[in-house]
Amino acid sequence: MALIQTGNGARAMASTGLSAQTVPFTEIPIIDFAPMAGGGDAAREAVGLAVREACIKVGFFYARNSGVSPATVAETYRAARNFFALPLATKQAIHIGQSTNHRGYVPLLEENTDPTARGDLHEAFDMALEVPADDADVLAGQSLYGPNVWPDGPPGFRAAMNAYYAEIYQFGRKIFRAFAIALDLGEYYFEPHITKPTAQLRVLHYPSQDGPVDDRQIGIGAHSDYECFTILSQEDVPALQLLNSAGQWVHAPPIPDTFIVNVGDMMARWTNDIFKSTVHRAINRSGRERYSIPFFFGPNFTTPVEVFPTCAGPGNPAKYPPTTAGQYILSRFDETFAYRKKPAEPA
Ligand SMILES: O=C(O)CCC(=O)C(=O)O
Ligand SMILES: [Fe+2]
Repeated sequence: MALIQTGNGARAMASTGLSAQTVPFTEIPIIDFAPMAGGGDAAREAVGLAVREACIKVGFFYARNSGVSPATVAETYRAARNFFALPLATKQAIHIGQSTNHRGYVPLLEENTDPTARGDLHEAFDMALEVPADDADVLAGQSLYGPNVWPDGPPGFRAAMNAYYAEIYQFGRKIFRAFAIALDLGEYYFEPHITKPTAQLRVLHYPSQDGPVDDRQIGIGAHSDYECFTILSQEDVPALQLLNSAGQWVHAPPIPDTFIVNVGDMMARWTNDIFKSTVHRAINRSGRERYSIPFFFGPNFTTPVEVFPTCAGPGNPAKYPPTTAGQYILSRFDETFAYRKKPAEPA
């Protein structure tokens, strides 16, 4: 510790050179999205400012008044529970490795979000925008597009997932409008880029890890998300933790009637890291099964992702080369999913 002398005595200072530190967050803000549906200009602007502050300081916020019907959410949990309870063979029949467009079932331990770990202790079902097989983009090989695949049962699963997708997409559009306000881009900046989104919906099941836990094999290893933002529904079983800039894990417990929204790496790139894609992980030690529903909102496959001019300038050069949404997401899937891993080069 260095000492700085002031007229009011000495002050201790950690020696971190000249770079200022981001204040480590200890709390996650709650933002009311009601104004994004019919609120006045000033109220929507206030939502944008709250989002801006949350994305700069924390990278996560809780959202109230999403417009998503609680009945749709409850029905999706019911369907997810029934799906994961199916025999393994029924789930494996739609294994994601058989899909050309990243749809289907991901068994326990086949994903590894933290490259230093040994696989994530969750199973998942992945779906995304329904695009017909003869669509021009599908035929052109834009491999995040295409038809969904569905399991043989349980009754109501497909309808619940489709209903949830439609509603959460509408909430996501509101969030994009709030982000655009937050970034001073004009409220509808993102609208043309989310007409055929690479947005993915998953349901997750985490068994409870009771007794001693190997810290290299937890529900979902430490990671940041890939897309623009994630909208997460967690039921009532706590597990999610966020890493602050002091390297401490902060709990993000379920709060009834909210979603958690967090910035993904694509938005962090777009904003030159002004918005933080905060690292997080999940460990279910509750003694109960845990289910959660993340929706990863990526824009259209061909949307260019290049640092916004408002987020770079003299003394603050763009840190990231331009890419496109689709290429960026695919490159991240390649690192994470066992079925996409390229075989090692022969020695
Ligand atoms: O289930 C959770 O609480 C977190 C899930 C998550 O971080 C993810 O799927 O990227
Ligand atoms: Fe995540």
